[in-house]
Amino acid sequence: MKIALVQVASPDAETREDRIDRVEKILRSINGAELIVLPELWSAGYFHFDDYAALAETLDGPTVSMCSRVAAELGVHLHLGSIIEAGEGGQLSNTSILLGPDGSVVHTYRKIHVFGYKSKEAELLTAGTSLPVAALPFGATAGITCYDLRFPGLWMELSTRGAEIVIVPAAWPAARREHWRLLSTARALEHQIFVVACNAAGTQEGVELGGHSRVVDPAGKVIAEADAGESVLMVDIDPAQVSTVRNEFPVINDRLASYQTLTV
Ligand SMILES: NC(=O)CCC(=O)C(=O)O
Repeated sequence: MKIALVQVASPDAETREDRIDRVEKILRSINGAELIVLPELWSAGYFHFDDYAALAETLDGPTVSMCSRVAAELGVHLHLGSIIEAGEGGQLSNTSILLGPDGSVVHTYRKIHVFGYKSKEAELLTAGTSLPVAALPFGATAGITCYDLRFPGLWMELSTRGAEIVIVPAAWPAARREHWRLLSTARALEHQIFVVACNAAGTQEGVELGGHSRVVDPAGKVIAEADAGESVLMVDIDPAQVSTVRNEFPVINDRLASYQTLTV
């Protein structure tokens, strides 16, 4: 199964409409991928906090519409990263969406851990409250977002719910790139799953993004990693490797359902 990680920048001087047009051309240049992944809030720009309200959109807005059209025309699953979703009552969410090969929405996730460190996301956006796992042709697939990478309890629940491939769109700064690399590898290894982590590139509002999008296999091997700049990283995975690795080294079978029952 071929996956394309589209690591793009969101320059301050570029409008959302121009960026959507530019990314559409990149998407249409990709051949042979069954799954395409984009970074967190790429069309608005994660660090463009002052524009969040103005660039909030619904599921029939410009970003989803373009991605849905491309997914259907290419016949691919397309994880569009995430958008600033305009919800009911004026609530805004960091909403990631996976589109099927007919362009329809097959998975939606609203970021649970909204980020507040040198970031206005936690102030401006409402945290999600659900953690869906979708049964797809290439395996049980979930999507979480960027900062969610840091929370082991969330990953334990993803594993308990049967996730085999976890897609992680991100806008992760270069200042903490080594955390990005360590955590994405650790999550794949500890849960014997694929982690498909697509980060942003470039600079936004003076913050350098870390790039280094990567795919880690269920044995914790980094099977592909981009550099820091804009790129399309093509990776071939075998979804059956999840069961192969788990049969060879059944560590998950030894995991306690809860550790809270242990005496002190
Ligand atoms: N967009 C984000 O959630 C940034 C997370 C981050 O920079 C970190 O966890 O470090």
